[in-house]
Amino acid sequence: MAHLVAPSLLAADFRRLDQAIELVNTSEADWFHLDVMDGSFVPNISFGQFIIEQIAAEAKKYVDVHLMIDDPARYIDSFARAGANGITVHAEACTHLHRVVQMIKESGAKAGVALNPHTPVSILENVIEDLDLVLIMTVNPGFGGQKFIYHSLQKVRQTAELITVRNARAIIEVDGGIGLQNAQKVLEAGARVLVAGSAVFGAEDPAGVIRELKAIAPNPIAYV
Ligand SMILES: O=C(CO)[C@@H](O)[C@H](O)COP(=O)(O)O
Repeated sequence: MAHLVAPSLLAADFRRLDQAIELVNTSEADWFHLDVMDGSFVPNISFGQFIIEQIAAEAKKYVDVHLMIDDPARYIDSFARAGANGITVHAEACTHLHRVVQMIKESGAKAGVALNPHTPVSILENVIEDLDLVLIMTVNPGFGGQKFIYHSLQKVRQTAELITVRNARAIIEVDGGIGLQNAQKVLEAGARVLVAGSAVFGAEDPAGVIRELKAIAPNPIAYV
């Protein structure tokens, strides 16, 4: 199955948000990736459902919302109403992860769970069958432009194994420090969705980088 590219608008020029939206709509990109940060779960504050509603109104592609917020259960319905097609919460931010996953599904959005770099994949063992997506953070969340944590490759492999063993349908997304230099490796480890912020919006030719990311042909037997 072909992989997907999800530019992270966190790295876009917000004075020209219309151009960033147009880029995702008209390029080979597959998804909008929208990072919500609350200044508590992560040190930064980004944007919330009001901005997402404006973006979603213009989006012609899947809107993938990554909630880096404490106790996300409080906001699932409002992000779904704002136009999120998929909502991903952090396992570390949910006391009742199973319940939050059910809330996402009831809202009509696809359900994802994200894991910080230090969080073991085993935390997903009792929810994996309910998930549409597992987001493996390949940097510590909160900032764009950080260096890819190499150890994440092993976590992507472990997640792929858990999904296979359980015959689950979840796909794996990777986020943080992803670009042309490591995309092939993460895809070969089992990732299906590449989130890329600075690699896309920091490039002279963002549409060209998206095209190159889409053109990567992972070796299917690289990970056995
Ligand atoms: O969630 C996050 C950061 O917490 C990411 O989505 C970043 O926005 C990715 O940015 P790059 O590392 O690709 O610049």
